[in-house]
Amino acid sequence: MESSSGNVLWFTGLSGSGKTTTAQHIYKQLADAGRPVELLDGDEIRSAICKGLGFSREDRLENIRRIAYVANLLSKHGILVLVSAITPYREMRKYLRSYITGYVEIYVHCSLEVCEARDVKGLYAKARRQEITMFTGISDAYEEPDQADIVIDTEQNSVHANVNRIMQWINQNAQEVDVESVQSCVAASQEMERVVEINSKIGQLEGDIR
Ligand SMILES: Nc1ncnc2c1ncn2[C@@H]1O[C@H](COP(=O)(O)OS(=O)(=O)O)[C@@H](OP(=O)(O)O)[C@H]1O
Ligand SMILES: Nc1ncnc2c1ncn2[C@@H]1O[C@H](COP(=O)(O)OP(=O)(O)O)[C@@H](O)[C@H]1O
Repeated sequence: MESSSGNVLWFTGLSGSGKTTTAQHIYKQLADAGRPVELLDGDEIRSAICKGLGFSREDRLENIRRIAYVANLLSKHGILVLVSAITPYREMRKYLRSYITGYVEIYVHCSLEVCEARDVKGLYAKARRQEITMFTGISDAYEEPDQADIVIDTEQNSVHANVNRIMQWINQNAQEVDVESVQSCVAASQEMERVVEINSKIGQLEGDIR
């Protein structure tokens, strides 16, 4: 039942650069317009299918590989996928470009100074106090993208301006979708959510028994 492939818009950037904020706005606009769209957020995925993975180079690579697998699957069925994940290494992004059909890299540019001043989750302060190790930009590398398809600047431009720019790209370039196969895929993803929920309950029960 494979249909024409959709696009995967992959937001890469430092923690606090504005990946999630921007992607959420795009998601809302597309969903409100009735377009099949899914948002995979690094933070949320880490507490679901990437539970147990840390921030070593190896774990980050595995995290990105798993997100890429799901994104590619959804995209193959015509869903426009938005991914928000730091994706700090060139090696990862090279892999994504070759692995994902319809991969579009969006570099969410914001200086480390401004991200640190925003410190949305208080993680930069913890990283400076060395309570968190291997923190991107402080004690682990963020290798700047040199092949991004779209670069947005969240220091110079408003959320609104950046969202408009990406929406314009989507309206001009995004792949058309086959609604029937999307409906089947939505049903499959609901089923997958149920399986994840059941797995988590089994895990809790096993914990209670021990
Ligand atoms: N050591 C370290 N380095 C970077 N980030 C850290 C770290 N520890 C926890 N966090 C929180 O985890 C979020 C990043 O997860 P990602 O899956 O996007 O990271 S990666 O792409 O695998 O590098 C990231 O979320 P965002 O702030 O939304 O980017 C942080 O909240
Ligand atoms: N132009 C902008 N674009 C996106 N976020 C912005 C902008 N200006 C300020 N912010 C703020 O910066 C923070 C970005 O946080 P978040 O979207 O969670 O980043 P990330 O997902 O990259 O970690 C939010 O508090 C947001 O309100």
